[in-house]
Amino acid sequence: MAFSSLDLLENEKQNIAYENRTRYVEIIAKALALGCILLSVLSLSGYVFSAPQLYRPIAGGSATHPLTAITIILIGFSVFLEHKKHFTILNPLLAITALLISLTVMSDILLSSKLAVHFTPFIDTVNVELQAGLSNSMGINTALMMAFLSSALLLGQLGNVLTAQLFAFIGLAVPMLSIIGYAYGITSFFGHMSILTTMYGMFLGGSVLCIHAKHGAVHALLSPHIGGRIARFQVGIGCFVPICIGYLFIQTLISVKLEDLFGLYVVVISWFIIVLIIFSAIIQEKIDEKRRDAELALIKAATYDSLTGIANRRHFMELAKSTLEQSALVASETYILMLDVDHFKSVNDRAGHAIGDKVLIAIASTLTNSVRKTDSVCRLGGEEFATILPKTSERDALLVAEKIRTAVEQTDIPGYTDIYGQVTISIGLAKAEDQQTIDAVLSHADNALYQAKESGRNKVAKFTDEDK
Ligand SMILES: Nc1nc2c(ncn2[C@@H]2O[C@H](COP(=O)(O)OP(=O)(O)OP(=O)(O)O)[C@@H](O)[C@H]2O)c(=O)[nH]1
Repeated sequence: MAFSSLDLLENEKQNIAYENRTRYVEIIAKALALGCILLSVLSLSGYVFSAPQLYRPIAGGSATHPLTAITIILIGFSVFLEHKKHFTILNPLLAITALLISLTVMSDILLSSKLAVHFTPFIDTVNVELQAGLSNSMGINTALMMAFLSSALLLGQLGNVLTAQLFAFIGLAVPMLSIIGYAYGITSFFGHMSILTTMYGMFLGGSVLCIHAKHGAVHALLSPHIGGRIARFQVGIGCFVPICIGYLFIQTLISVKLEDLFGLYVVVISWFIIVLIIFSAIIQEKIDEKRRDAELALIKAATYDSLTGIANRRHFMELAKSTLEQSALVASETYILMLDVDHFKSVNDRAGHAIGDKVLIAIASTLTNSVRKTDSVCRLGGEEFATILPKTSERDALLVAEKIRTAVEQTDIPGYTDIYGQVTISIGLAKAEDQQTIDAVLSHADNALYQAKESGRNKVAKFTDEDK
């Protein structure tokens, strides 16, 4: 797989889409908060205009208490004004007020005090309804939810987004429990929380959770990359399936023994977790495969010459270094050949750069086919090549060099040799002496190559002691 500029463009596009996605989610969070404010105002107007159906949608069921509606409005406004520079003081004030109301209600419930009645609007209506045996109070679950949501807002405003999102998530658990209670018919799960407050709680919790979508857990969840994709899949399935399973169990509870049901529940849940993990692994593997291919393409680009496909200078130097080290260990002779195409400039000038490239590809191929598999071949750059011949005597090295020279001379390159005649190369040969660095051997081979060029080109020249 080639790693092209198209991939970069795709990556850039994904990042822009990611950025837009988080912005839209923050806008949706504000819209949800605004919806909660409007609906809570509507509930409060039920108290003003004596229209109980506006705060108690199910006749005889639980009502949205005036303090609940006010707390929702405060939290809703705080979410709505988030990220607006001019409300940096008002914003935390709204959240603090909501928190104080929630804590007062909680302490009233836990300590049996009556502090909240002093600032509860429409208290007379509430009292009349309570005396008539109707449910109208801010329950401990609602107060707890509001306390978590307002704290989440404050934490977010203080810059601790991850903890803020954790608090919002815990706050959201309350209306979720309430919904399950309503769906399964378990009264203790929703207590005094009306269906209306449950709905407000879900929307409000969602909006508090998502108001910092550019950061933290929500940001990670929205990611178009592997982590986000798997997380979204798991969250979606992880919510939906257990709720369905739970519902089915509740339905069969009457007809099956409890311990049988429990065993079945364990089996189904573990089966579900296994399926979830397997699907996640499949998605992860698919995406990781692309990453591995890209990594491989990068490694190839760093070690191989993109035109001819043989090793590049950097990779050759590494290969040659380790060959020299091994040769020193087994005390065998090693030779280096340096090859340069003759008058290559005129190849380009006469036939054009594209044909020039074709000539280089053909020479690289001829060179590779003329040596052993264990001999490393590389393009040093431009029209210059090199090969290292381990465990080779001087006679054999000269034979190989000659073989390469004649092979190149006889290579047919359609589009060039048929029009302009054969291409030739000059070769410089040098022996790697003990303790010699690869740079030193290459420099000797280069010296010999110069001599080959000087003596008329299409020649092989050997570096000798007199050249030192
Ligand atoms: N087509 C093509 N040409 C290249 C590439 N890399 C280098 N060249 C050309 O290779 C030519 C090398 O020319 P010179 O260094 O003058 O050597 P030469 O013409 O081969 O002459 P001698 O080596 O003295 O025989 C230059 O014109 C470069 O532009 C390449 O990847 N493709």
